[in-house]
Amino acid sequence: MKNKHTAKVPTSRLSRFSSLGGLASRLAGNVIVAGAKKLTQGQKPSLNELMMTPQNITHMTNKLAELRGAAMKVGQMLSMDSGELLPKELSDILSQLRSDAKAMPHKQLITILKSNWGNDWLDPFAHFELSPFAAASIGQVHLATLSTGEKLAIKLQYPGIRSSINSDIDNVATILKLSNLIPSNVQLDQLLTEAKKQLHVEADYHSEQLMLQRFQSFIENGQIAGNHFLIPQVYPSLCNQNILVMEFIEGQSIESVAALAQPIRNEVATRLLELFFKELFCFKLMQTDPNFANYQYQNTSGKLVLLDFGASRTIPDALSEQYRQLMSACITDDRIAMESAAQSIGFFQDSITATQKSLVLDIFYMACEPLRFDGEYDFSRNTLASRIKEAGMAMSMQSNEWHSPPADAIFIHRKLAGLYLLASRIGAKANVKQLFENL
Ligand SMILES: Nc1ncnc2c1ncn2[C@@H]1O[C@H](COP(=O)(O)OP(=O)(O)OP(=O)(O)O)[C@@H](O)[C@H]1O
Repeated sequence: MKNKHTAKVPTSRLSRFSSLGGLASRLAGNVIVAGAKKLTQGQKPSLNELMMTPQNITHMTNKLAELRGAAMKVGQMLSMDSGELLPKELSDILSQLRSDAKAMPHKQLITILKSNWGNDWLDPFAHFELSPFAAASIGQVHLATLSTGEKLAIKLQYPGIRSSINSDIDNVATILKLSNLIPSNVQLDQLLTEAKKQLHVEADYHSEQLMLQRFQSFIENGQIAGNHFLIPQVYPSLCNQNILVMEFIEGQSIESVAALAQPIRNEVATRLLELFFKELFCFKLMQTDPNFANYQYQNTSGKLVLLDFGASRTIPDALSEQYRQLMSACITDDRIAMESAAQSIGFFQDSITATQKSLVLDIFYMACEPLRFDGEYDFSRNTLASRIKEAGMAMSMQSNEWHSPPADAIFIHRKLAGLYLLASRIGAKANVKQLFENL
């Protein structure tokens, strides 16, 4: 099968890279044409204006789509680092990549299945759906049924991903630099290093399997309430670095909870925030990707389905303790203790000015607003997520010297910000103070 919804994933490093030269000359060509047009009309265009023609945006999106996993990861890191500062064109391109995944052609898929499971790969299955039902960032997800009747979700990684991560990320960086879309105060190199590291972790489905099993064990030993949460079981004998075989769990989108009764909305947000605190302070292991697609709500059981443990990170003991101190200090408005906790987390470098320091502390204070509130904090009435973003923007405008906080901290903040956004999207109220105090 080959149609507009399928595309052979280029495996060799050379084929993933060679088309870039073509892109650069095409972009340059369009810039010259558009520039000449404007000049003949008596206008003096800026380079940025010339780069961002619809034609160039299309070319760039197509190139980034070929490097989808790497492009999505760099995009994620960029938006974590600079929040709303990303130019709209770039955010649009990146969100298009998320939704525009192309499936592998059947022939390529079967070759991969054979090379992983052998020629008799189909034997354990009563049925294997060749067309994926969902896209993963560096793979695709298939539905299958075992001969025993168990329904499976099988996440299959695109070929050649692991060996090309570093060069793919460098290629994405080249495209983004060519596009002139990166804000000048973003320290791209540091971010690229982090993106490479994170993508190497996420491209190892065996380590995702181990993370899933660890979270599963939290349910088994009662640390995560099994009457509220569902986490897919894994089938280790069918798993490897390229394939993650899980129990298929039926669920509705988490955003659909917004249409349910208020107590259900509150319960969902409360459980997710409670899980966040447990991850940070008890398990010292956090699933750091709060993408809404990673949470589902199962109408029939009223349970929350947790998916995608590829981005799980171990939280060092010291960091967990420093966050406890920071949050406690924010609750009591103890500025000195806040400063000392933030310092030990690694937020302030020597070059930071007193004004910058104060802005950072203001943001922490703001982010802990729900923890200070007595009773149920109404996320739907509060513009907390956007206020935090605005403050972050104002801060990064202050100086080009602003350095990025440590990676662990960025991931923790991103998770909390994602949960606030989710709570607000589903119109929930939650007694966050009580959750924090009850830990
Ligand atoms: N066990 C499962 N049961 C049902 N659906 C699943 C299961 N696992 C994954 N899916 C579906 O596949 C999608 C992609 O899976 P997953 O989030 O694990 O991939 P990913 O590569 O981490 O994606 P991304 O990085 O884009 O979030 C999920 O959003 C969900 O729709």
